[in-house]
Amino acid sequence: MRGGRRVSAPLIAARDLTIRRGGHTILEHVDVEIAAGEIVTIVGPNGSGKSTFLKALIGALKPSSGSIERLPGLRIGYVPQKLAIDQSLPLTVRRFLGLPRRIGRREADALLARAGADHLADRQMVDLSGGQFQRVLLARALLETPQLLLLDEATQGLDQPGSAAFYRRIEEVRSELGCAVVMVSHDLHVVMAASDRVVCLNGHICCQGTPEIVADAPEYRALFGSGTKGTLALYRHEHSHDHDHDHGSDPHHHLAHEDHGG
Ligand SMILES: Nc1ncnc2c1ncn2[C@@H]1O[C@H](COP(=O)(O)OP(=O)(O)OP(=O)(O)O)[C@@H](O)[C@H]1O
Repeated sequence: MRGGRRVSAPLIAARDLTIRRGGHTILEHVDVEIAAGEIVTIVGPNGSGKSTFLKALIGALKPSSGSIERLPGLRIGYVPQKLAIDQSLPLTVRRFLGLPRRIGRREADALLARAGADHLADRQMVDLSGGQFQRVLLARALLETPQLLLLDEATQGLDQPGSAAFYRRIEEVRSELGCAVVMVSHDLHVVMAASDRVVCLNGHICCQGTPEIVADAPEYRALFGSGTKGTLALYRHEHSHDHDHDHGSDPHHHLAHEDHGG
């Protein structure tokens, strides 16, 4: 899917977006378009405005200047950075999924299956592991069959295999629903493998393009160093093994393979 996807009218676009809060410019002159079905990863150092950008896309933050243009009626699913659940509150996964609106057992189970969280329906929310919890949040974000799925550091606290498995699930969701995905992540080497496009943000857009182009860009290297690229190449390789069956003759294939499961 990467690279060759044809772009029609964008689902959502930031046009010359500037956001100021408390006398402080958080984002300045940001132009980003998101097309149907593409996976875009937002990277950038702490405090570079990544969460602010997602909040502006959702409409939770008003632009100080510029605009956010959305396709009329655009359905957005959002997986927040974290969600506090009252430790003393008995709440099963199935009931949690039915909080935004009542849903039937079958619908809840179908959502969980799509998010890779089968068999969790009767578990208590507070008992879930970090990875299970994120999958349940993903299931909830899929409730209205979004055309655009936004994830804000969805794999924070997960180890690298857990993150890789989560991102693989995101790619499957994208294939099944055809939704566009915009995700913020620090797991550069892991998440970039699953991205059609990477936007490197630091208050403004430093650079954007395919993962390869961004990883090579001097602006990106100035922010993150050049060490990431080697890891990225390695992961790209593993990744290809799982999703692309055209690499059978690749001499490095078996050396790099390491399956973390789904
Ligand atoms: N309401 C606000 N008023 C003033 N400053 C704010 C407000 N919200 C965010 N900021 C500041 O804007 C900057 C960007 O914050 P944001 O959370 O978007 O960054 P981020 O790239 O998501 O960071 P991280 O990687 O640490 O999650 C930070 O310096 C933050 O302190």
